[in-house]
Parts: sequence; C-alpha cells; structure tokens
Amino acid sequence: MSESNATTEPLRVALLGCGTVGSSVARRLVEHPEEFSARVGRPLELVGVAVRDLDKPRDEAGLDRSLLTTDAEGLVTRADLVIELIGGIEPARSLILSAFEHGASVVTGNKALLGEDGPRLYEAASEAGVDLHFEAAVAGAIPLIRPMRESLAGDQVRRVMGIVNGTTNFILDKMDRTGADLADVLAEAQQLGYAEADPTADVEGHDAQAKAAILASLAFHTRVATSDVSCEGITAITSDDIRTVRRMGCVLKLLAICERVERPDGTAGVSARVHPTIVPRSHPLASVREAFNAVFVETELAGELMFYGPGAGADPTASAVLGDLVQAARHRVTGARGPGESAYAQLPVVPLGDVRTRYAIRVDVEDQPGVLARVATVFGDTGVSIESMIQGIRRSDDGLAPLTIATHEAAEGRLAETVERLRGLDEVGTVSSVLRMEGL
Ligand SMILES: NC(=O)C1=CN([C@@H]2O[C@H](COP(=O)(O)OP(=O)(O)OC[C@H]3O[C@@H](n4cnc5c(N)ncnc54)[C@H](O)[C@@H]3O)[C@@H](O)[C@H]2O)C=CC1
Ligand SMILES: N[C@@H](CC=O)C(=O)O
Ligand code: NA
Repeated sequence: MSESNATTEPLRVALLGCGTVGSSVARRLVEHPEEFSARVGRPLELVGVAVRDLDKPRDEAGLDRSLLTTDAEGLVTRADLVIELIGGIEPARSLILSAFEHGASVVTGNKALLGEDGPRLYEAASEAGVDLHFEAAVAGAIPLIRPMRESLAGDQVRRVMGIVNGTTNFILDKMDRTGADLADVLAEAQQLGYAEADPTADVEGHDAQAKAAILASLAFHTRVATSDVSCEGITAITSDDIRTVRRMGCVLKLLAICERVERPDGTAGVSARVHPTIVPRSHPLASVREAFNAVFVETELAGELMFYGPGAGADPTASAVLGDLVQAARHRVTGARGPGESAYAQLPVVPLGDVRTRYAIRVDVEDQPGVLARVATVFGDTGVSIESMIQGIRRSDDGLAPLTIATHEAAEGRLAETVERLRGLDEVGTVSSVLRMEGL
C-alpha cells in the first residue's frame, strides 16, 4: 500500500488496558505501522499503554516496555485517540470523559459502561466535538454497530434477535454436544479469552443484557439502559434441560431479543430481554457453534438481515477495535465526525409482564388418572393456550413422571400466574423449568 498521501505528523494513540484484547491491538499496531499510516493518511504513533502491573511479562504483545505506564490519567491527556480496553465502570468512565475533555476521540469495547451510562458518554463526546466508537462492544468482530448506526439509519428497525454472548454460546453448545456440565465448560471459555474478567457477567446474562440495551437504543432511537432489559442467564440450566430440549428436536441458546411492540393503548413501545431460549434445530441460530454470534435484524424496508461471525476472543475483537481506530483517525485527518446519539423517538420500555412469547414448562406430576386434566384446567383458567403435552415415564425413586407442556403465545404475566398456580397443585411435585421458545 502506498504511503504517498501520509503526512509526517503522527496522530498520538493511547491504549488503556493490555489484557486479552488490548495486547492483540497493541501487537497489530506495532507490527504494521505503515498499513495504518496508509489507510488513515497520517502515521499513528502508540504513545503509551496504561497497565496495572509494570512487571507482568508481555513479550507476546511486541511492545517497547518504555511505553508502559501505570499513569492512565496522565496518558489520556497527551493523546489524539484513546482506546479503552480496561472494562468495567470505573476508572474506565472517568478516563474516557477525561479523554474527551482533552479533545481525544475514543474507541471502546466496554458494553458494561455503555449500557449503564451511554448517554453521558455521547453527550461528552458531542460537547468536545470528537468521536465515540464501540464496534467491539456488541458481537465482537461482527460489523453490527456501524450498520445499525449508519447503514440502516434510513430504515425502520422492527426487531433485533440473536446470540450476542460468545461464552454462553460456547458453554451451551458444548453441553448440547458432549453432555458436559456448565462449570467444566466455563473454565475452557475463560482460557480461550472469551469470558469477561468476572465470568458471572457472562453466565448470569448481564453481558448480553448490556449488549441488548445498546442494540435496542440504536434500533429504536430510544435510550434503553441495561436496567431496562429483563435478564435471565444460564446458571439454572441443567443437563436435564438440555436433554429435554434435544428430545423436542431443538437446541437451547441464550438470546437477546429487542422489539418494537404495540402497547395496549395502541401506541408504540420497546421491549428488550435476554433469556435462554428453545430454538428448533432447523433454525439458522441453532447452527451457531462455539463462541460465534449471530444477530437477525428485521427492518421495514430491508426485510431480514443476518450478521454472523466470531463474537469474542482477542484477535476478532481487536479487528473491530482497530477498524474503529482507523475510522476515528480518518475523521481527525479530514475534520469529519462520527455519528452521535440518536434518541429522538424516546419510546417507552414496556414491562416484561406484557411481553408475549411461547413457553415450554417442565413439571413433575403424580402418575394418576385426572392429573393431566387438572394441570390443563390451570392453563384454561389463566388463559394460556396449550399447544402440546408430553408425559415421560414414571420414575421409580419418587413415583413422579416428568410432563412437558408447550404453550401458544402468551403474556409473561399470565405465564407467571400459571406457574404459581401449578406450584400450588397437590399433584405437582416441582416445576423444574420454564423456558421460552422462538422460531417454532
Ligand atoms: N475478551 C473478549 O472477547 C471481548 C472483550 N470485550 C471488552 O473489551 C474490554 C477488555 O476485555 P479483555 O481484554 O477481555 O479484558 P482483560 O481483563 O483481559 O483486560 C483488561 C486489562 O485492563 C487492565 N486494567 C484494569 N484496570 C486498569 C487500570 N486502572 N489501568 C490500566 N490497566 C488496567 C487489567 O489488568 C487487564 O490486563 C472489556 O470492556 C470487555 O468487555 C469486548 C468484546 C470481546
Ligand atoms: N465475554 C464476552 C466477550 C465479548 O463481548 C462474550 O463472551 O461474548
Ligand atoms: Na461488533
């Protein structure tokens, strides 16, 4: 690639955090400076890397150790472009705000922070007249944020649904294929660099919850915070659940679902939720393996779009970060600006109780005449329509038989009432799982 259009004045780049993703970003920056220079139109100079521990070996990142500093606050004041890959809320937020105050554009992969305090970051970037880019924050390497912010800016998004957490997809996929337990597979996902620093964020669904908030905000031009997204993770999923779902010809996936919905008074609202979901094996989401992500975006004009690729891991995530870096750097060169916040619609977030979907409920019942009728009556009373009921063989130890009831679409509130009433039946031992279904 030619360097003829590159001036000699470098743009100063500060990297905050040199962990899984940061070290891959650093390596690429120091290994291929001429490529970046040619693509941006000006050289990029890595002026510092903020770390927590100066003595930690980092040879694999190919870094000149004199670039390392524990003074992240000082580093952001002498940069044109700041890459934040520390993660978490603080000190990441203060460092990003300080970067904006000092006139730097910011690239981050920090979905936790964007989901909690995105509007504040947008506002600060806008006041400073600089860019805020975050392609890595949702679905790793997959170009999804830029299409949502820019390519689809003239269309109307109806629904965004998909797998946005690599760790849990890796775990569920392994549980499905090998019958392994959740805890065994989590350690492997951590080793491969997919999990968050605290993997509870992955398995409890909070990482996907923050990503759903980001996607819903972009899709519906509305401020949706992480706390607006209802969330259920995969920690309660057992190998029994996986087996039951297999027998149904389905697979279990942790899905983020963001929808534009009609409220009871006919006005538009937004719903956003994350939960384990039963998906038929014939559905494209069922074949998403390991730490891959896949997101369907349904719009008024484009119809259905599918985004697929590596959703986590050092190098795939670095690809998204570096793409953003080049974009932010080009803007510095040309004087252009990236898109700011678009939250003009301000649609209300509907309560989970009003959201409608389908369910599979697994209960253990006494194997006696009249029990199925009594269970069915509960559904009739609460207005939840049954699609099928499958009873398994009575167990010898407790004399109970597993019963799986699949429903037609019903409101979450009605379903919760149904489950409550099932728990009160003498003939029902336990309600062992309640799972939502999509694409059936
Ligand atoms: N690992 C992945 O696959 C993906 C990660 N992300 C996001 O990218 C960010 C970084 O993730 P990872 O690299 O996986 O995390 P990591 O935990 O491997 O790296 C974070 C690094 O920041 C350092 N750090 C913490 N506080 C610091 C401070 N005050 N000053 C300087 N350094 C500090 C830590 O010592 C650690 O080396 C997070 O926001 C994460 O959510 C986004 C997409 C994918
Ligand atoms: N922990 C996250 C990393 C990428 O966002 C995941 O597993 O998806
Ligand atoms: Na992405």
